[in-house]
Amino acid sequence: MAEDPSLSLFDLPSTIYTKTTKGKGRECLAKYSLEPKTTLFSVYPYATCIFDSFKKRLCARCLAAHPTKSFSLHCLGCDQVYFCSHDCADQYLKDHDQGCCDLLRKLATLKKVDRHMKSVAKLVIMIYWQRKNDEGSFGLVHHLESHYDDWSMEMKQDWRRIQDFLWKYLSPLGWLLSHETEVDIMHLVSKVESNGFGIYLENRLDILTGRALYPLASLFNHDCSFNCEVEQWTEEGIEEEQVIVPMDDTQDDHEQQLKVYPSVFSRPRGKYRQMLIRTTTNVQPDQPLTIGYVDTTLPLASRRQKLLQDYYFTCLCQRCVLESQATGASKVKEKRGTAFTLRPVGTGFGWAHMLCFPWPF
Ligand SMILES: C[S@@+](CC[C@H](N)C(=O)[O-])C[C@H]1O[C@@H](n2cnc3c(N)ncnc32)[C@H](O)[C@@H]1O
Repeated sequence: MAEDPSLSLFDLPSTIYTKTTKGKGRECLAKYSLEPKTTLFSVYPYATCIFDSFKKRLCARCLAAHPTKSFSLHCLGCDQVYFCSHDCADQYLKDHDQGCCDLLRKLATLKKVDRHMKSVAKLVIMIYWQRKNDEGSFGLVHHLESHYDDWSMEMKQDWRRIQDFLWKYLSPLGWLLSHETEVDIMHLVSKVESNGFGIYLENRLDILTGRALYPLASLFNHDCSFNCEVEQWTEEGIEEEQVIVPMDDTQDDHEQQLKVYPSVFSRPRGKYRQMLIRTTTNVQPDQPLTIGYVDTTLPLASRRQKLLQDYYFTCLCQRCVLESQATGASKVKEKRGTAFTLRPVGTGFGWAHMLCFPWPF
């Protein structure tokens, strides 16, 4: 295995380095011996998108979720981004120009595309928007793995409306580089699908509310006996925001008081969903650092099928290899990318093509 030269320009955390492998692309390895619960790094997302159905409940900037209802502060231009506090609204809206507003509004009303594709397109827009504001930070996103070249003609056709939409509205905005084509956009779409992480409601790992791209975390390969875990920051100090509303002005009775959350918080509480990756066990120097993309308690065939269906690869981890030798199991029969026809409709996004962490086991 050779040390990966493509990432040498990036400031990787002191705990890890990357190499290219034969079958799994690049992988992260430990630079030195690590004890269990060692935090390897903590990062902010490069870009995020909140699903349309949760846009009023999550702050577009700090990603705090309102505990019970909706935030009221929002962009009057597009009505697509909501904020928990004046601080978040002011900071976010500084860069939220007319182009971004128009694009988000047009996407929200785009017909005949399913929610999954729309949400991927939304994150793609947010990535280009981020790049426009800070081009230097795009490098690691550029290096993420895309499976677009492996997509079947049928899949490419499924995505045609999104491709046409993005190309039609991104090009005139001047957000694309002069040499970038429709195919480059679709490579970014594929990168988002294979490398995006889920944003969940606090303590509700079954409720997925959006997607986020953490390029550094996306360098971690999957292993069915993973040695690292991923944790996302959630809200902090939300309880302090509660206000007491007397139910009946004439009574001082405590029973008659109601505690509610305001629709505008006093300050940001979400910390942008910072992500931590930490070891779960002792790791030796030069040992690959891995995470679990799917429920690793599932049997071999189910794990393989899920990884192929949702992440487009056949798992080559040692556990899978040993288990398949022991059972004589052959490769999964499903073709790549069949997830598009198999996925359940209208059941949320838990199935979606992304590293949904923490996975809702
Ligand atoms: C999130 S990326 C991980 C980093 C990736 N190896 C790279 O070079 O950018 C996920 C991709 O890595 C590869 N991969 C990760 N874990 C793997 C495994 N256990 N077996 C085979 N390929 C794996 C697959 O190509 C997958 O689509």
